[in-house]
Amino acid sequence: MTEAEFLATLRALPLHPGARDLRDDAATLGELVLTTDTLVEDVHFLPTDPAGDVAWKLLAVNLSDLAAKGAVPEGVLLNLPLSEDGWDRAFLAGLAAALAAFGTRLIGGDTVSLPGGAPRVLTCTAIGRSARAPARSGARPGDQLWVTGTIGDAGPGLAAARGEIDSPDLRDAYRRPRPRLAEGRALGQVVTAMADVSDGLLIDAARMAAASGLAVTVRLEAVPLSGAYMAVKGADRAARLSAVTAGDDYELLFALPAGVAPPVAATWVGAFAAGEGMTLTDAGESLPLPGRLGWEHDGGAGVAD
Ligand SMILES: Nc1ncnc2c1ncn2[C@@H]1O[C@H](COP(=O)(O)OP(=O)(O)OP(=O)(O)O)[C@@H](O)[C@H]1O
Ligand SMILES: Cc1ncc(C[n+]2csc(CCOP(=O)(O)O)c2C)c(N)n1
Ligand SMILES: [Mg+2]
Ligand SMILES: [Mg+2]
Ligand SMILES: [Mg+2]
Repeated sequence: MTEAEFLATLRALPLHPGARDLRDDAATLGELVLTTDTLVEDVHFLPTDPAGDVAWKLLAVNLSDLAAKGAVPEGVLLNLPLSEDGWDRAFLAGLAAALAAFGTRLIGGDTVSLPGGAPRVLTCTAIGRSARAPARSGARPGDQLWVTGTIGDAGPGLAAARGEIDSPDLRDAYRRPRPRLAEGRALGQVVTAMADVSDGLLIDAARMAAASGLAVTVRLEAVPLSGAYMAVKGADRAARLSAVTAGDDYELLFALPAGVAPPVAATWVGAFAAGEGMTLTDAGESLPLPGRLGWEHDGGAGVAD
């Protein structure tokens, strides 16, 4: 079963009104914003990644969802396995540093053991506060699509973490993403819709459009690429398609009415219109959509369904 099929079935279960129909980055309970994300060894990080960086990424991917709702972090709950002493100690040191860097605190959690040889699985639940938590579903026809920062670094960053290419900048983008908390708080006041980019710019823009009941056009030539990315991959059409489908960006993707300038540094990458589906253009030319728009989990790996 695919992730999308699984979520569609979950939507038929009794849903809390704060669940936002399971189509958002986070749930809301009054001003509280609640989100949870898991990192799995060999799916989300490498066994060779430093344990302190895994702690950083665990917090960062969760706080990124709070950022997308314009929230100030209140604290985190952590569900963690004990593994090897050295790894666990380095993880705890990295965790202390990440909590301090992100200005947040522990609320609680749970600690378990793993069967021998099992991959590590680490879960964080982050809680924040936001007076106005923008939804993925709020875009209006005519709104423009914007993104913070640059897109695509974590794709070749994984190759760098594997030692296949030499780029400390790209490797760090993969291991130590920076949640856009300050930008999210400023944007939360003005955007019509917002999400973070975890699975890929195309798939996350398509989800925003679908949740909003709209069509979206993405302008490939406008997608911002980093110097480190272009040094390794170039900036041609293939490089751009790779960047917008790689995922692990943790930048903010948001909608604003035409003519409204974002209050933070961001790049205009597309627009919403009445209708449905995604159109991809490159300098005015319409392109066929790539076979995959981004990352989707699948239960097919060796397990019959
Ligand atoms: N197993 C599950 N049980 C209940 N709700 C789920 C489950 N998996 C996902 N959801 C819900 O589905 C929606 C989309 O989740 P998703 O994980 O795609 O968002 P995200 O965390 O922003 O993205 P990513 O996981 O790629 O960072 C959210 O409302 C989330 O709470
Ligand atoms: C070892 C390794 N292989 C591949 C990837 C790429 N990747 C895995 S999950 C995901 C989407 C975000 O996760 P989720 O949707 O679960 O929040 C992406 C882009 C990686 N990070 N590490
Ligand atoms: Mg998200
Ligand atoms: Mg998630
Ligand atoms: Mg995902």
